[in-house]
Amino acid sequence: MSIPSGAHTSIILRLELHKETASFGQIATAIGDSGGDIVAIDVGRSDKTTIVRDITVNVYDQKHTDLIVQAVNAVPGAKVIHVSDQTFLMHLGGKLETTPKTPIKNRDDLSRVYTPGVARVCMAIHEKPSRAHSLTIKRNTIAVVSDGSAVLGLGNIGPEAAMPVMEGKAVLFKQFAGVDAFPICLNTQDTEEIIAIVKAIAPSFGGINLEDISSPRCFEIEQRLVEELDIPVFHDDQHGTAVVLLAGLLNAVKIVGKRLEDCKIVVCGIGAAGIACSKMLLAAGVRHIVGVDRSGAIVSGETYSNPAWQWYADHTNPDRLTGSLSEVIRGADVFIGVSGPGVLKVDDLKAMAPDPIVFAMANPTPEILPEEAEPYVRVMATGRSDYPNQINNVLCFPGIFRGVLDCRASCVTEQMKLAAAKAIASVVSDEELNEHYIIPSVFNTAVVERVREAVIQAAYESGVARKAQPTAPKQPVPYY
Ligand SMILES: NC(=O)C1=CN([C@@H]2O[C@H](COP(=O)(O)OP(=O)(O)OC[C@H]3O[C@@H](n4cnc5c(N)ncnc54)[C@H](O)[C@@H]3O)[C@@H](O)[C@H]2O)C=CC1
Ligand SMILES: CC(=O)C(=O)O
Ligand SMILES: [Mg+2]
Repeated sequence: MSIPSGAHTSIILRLELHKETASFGQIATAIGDSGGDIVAIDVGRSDKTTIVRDITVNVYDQKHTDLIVQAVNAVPGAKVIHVSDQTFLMHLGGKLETTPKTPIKNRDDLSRVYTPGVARVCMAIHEKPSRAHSLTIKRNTIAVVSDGSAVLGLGNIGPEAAMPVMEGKAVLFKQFAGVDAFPICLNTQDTEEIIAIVKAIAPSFGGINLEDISSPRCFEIEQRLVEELDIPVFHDDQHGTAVVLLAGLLNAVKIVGKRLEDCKIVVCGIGAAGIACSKMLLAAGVRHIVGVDRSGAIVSGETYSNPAWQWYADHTNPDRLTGSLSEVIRGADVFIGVSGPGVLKVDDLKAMAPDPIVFAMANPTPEILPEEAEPYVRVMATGRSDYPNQINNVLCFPGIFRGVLDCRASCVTEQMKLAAAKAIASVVSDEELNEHYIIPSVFNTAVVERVREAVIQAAYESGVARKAQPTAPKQPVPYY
């Protein structure tokens, strides 16, 4: 039995096999019968009686690993001596390092990079603080700030546990858009403290990417920082997600031959991502949006302690539908999931309108797995890298920040977000568009370039770009 796209990781089993009793065939059978998928085999060392082999196996999770180890150890003459996990190996010592752009080869270099030469540069910035943008890392560097309160769909796991995600975001910024990014995880979940800390560190950065801060605190934190800082502040889980969702949906409705404005859309999980996605859909002209959270549909007339939900109740659900997800999803054209694992059932899909579109975007485990949903839906997307149609904010944030840094925008406007969504959607041509290709791959280099260009143009149109506009109409703005 092979493990297709559902496998999460691969492990390397180091085995000691007694040559006379254990054969490789027996080991392969034990692994295969336990559902492991062997992808590579190496010989570590060999002597007269024993052979040590490293076997790379695709597995689902830790429980699956344990099962395979047990099955291999049950083969007479075989012993698992070490198990390493490729994903953990990639994280050893973290995923980032600092690399100097100006290596110091002699005392002369030293006196320029550091004291005394550096003092003249300091004083130049002191005289005119905007020079920090050209004379320091500020012009190409952003902070990825989290308090660890809503990390992916894992919940409030704290700042240390949030670091691998923030380091990952920083890697993506650099690899896809050349943006330098620092992961900064804060040991506080107090709104005022977070605002004060981000304001205090802002001088070093050209932009702030807020990440995985739970709702409703994320709304006030972002709004206050946008008002109080002169660099772009962008809560990725809200706006990055909403931009990519709209891009995917603009293309998905073309496949099913429906107008976006006419679609009945159910959004599950009315937190940071759910509220921003709904706002973006309203701005795109959608009228029938019903939001559902743990306690059922959000509807006007109810009183909610969360002010964001009060706003939501007043601006969505025009037919005042009430009840659970299973109740309000009847007849819906589109399901947007930004909630948690396994929330959506096959019976819910069967109750949707013909040609359902399902974006199950919760990470790492979606609201329903594609293999379960696909027989009943026309277009299926998740937030994950290991299935087709990855609706993930990674398609947005590198290009958005590349654009705002390059034109020195003071903020990210609605017009810039809409331009980014259309730019992402446009990467998939009408000839290429099909059920399994509604959104470009993150590895498609056209994505960042198109988002960047669209964002810069919209920034000039919105009047928030501070870099002098190039005089020739189509002349590209320099990359750095
Ligand atoms: N694919 C993508 O690009 C993105 C995916 N996400 C995913 O969306 C989910 C939510 O993220 P945030 O909005 O940042 O978190 P959040 O904590 O701000 O909001 C989550 C909301 O979902 C609700 N929820 C949780 N389980 C639910 C259930 N079983 N039924 C109904 N509602 C439920 C919570 O009550 C909360 O209101 C996470 O799984 C996250 O990984 C978030 C951002 C981007
Ligand atoms: C993709 C992302 O930002 C999230 O799941 O939180
Ligand atoms: Mg996130």
